[in-house]
Amino acid sequence: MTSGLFPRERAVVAPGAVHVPGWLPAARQRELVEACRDWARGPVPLRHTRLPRGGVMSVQTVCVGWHWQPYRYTRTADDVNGARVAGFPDWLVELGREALAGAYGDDAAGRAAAEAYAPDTALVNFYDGDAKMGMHQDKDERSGAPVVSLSIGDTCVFRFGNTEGRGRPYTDVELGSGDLFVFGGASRFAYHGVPKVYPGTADPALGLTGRLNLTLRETGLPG
Ligand SMILES: O=C(O)CCC(=O)C(=O)O
Ligand SMILES: [Fe+2]
Repeated sequence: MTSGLFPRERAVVAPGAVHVPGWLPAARQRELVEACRDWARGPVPLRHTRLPRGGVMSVQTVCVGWHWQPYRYTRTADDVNGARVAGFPDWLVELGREALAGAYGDDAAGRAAAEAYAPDTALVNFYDGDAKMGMHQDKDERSGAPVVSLSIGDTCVFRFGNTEGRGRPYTDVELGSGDLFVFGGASRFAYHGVPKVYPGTADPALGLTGRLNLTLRETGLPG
């Protein structure tokens, strides 16, 4: 891992893909951890998502607003317990808009996109032990609106690639606690994944063992 000697700076990783280190203050990280704990208690529990070919994801996931299962969104968690997922709270819409403004807000078009942003689903991923995520596109949404990704807890390697395939060229970015990563525009359908998490790197004051990642998205689905 890189040293903490120099502050990490906002970086445009690819057109439309922006990394803002340390965007979420510690107090709000703790609030978000609590919110994730609540969502993981139900109505739908955290689960290892089953893939159509029989594989099981090492990450554990719970969804808010709409439930994602490979490869569609539904209101009920039909591959888990059939329950309707928790509603998408207004404060999370607001957090998504603030995040977009944080990443894109240095020009008028970016500020307009932030105001118009209306995320209606969040995938909450929990990485413990050796959990990782293979290269994939987020492409089950019918909206081209950006994906807002917030990381809390252990640092990971986030691999951000290209729209053509899983391979190179890609850029490996370390995502630490509080980091924001937004991918939209020309990067909206870029392949990305998490090849490695560094266990035990979270600040103990956070009260979380492992890594949480929230991705906020617009499904583009009606009501
Ligand atoms: O954990 C991450 O940083 C990425 C999560 C992700 O790509 C996803 O949920 O689709
Ligand atoms: Fe993804």
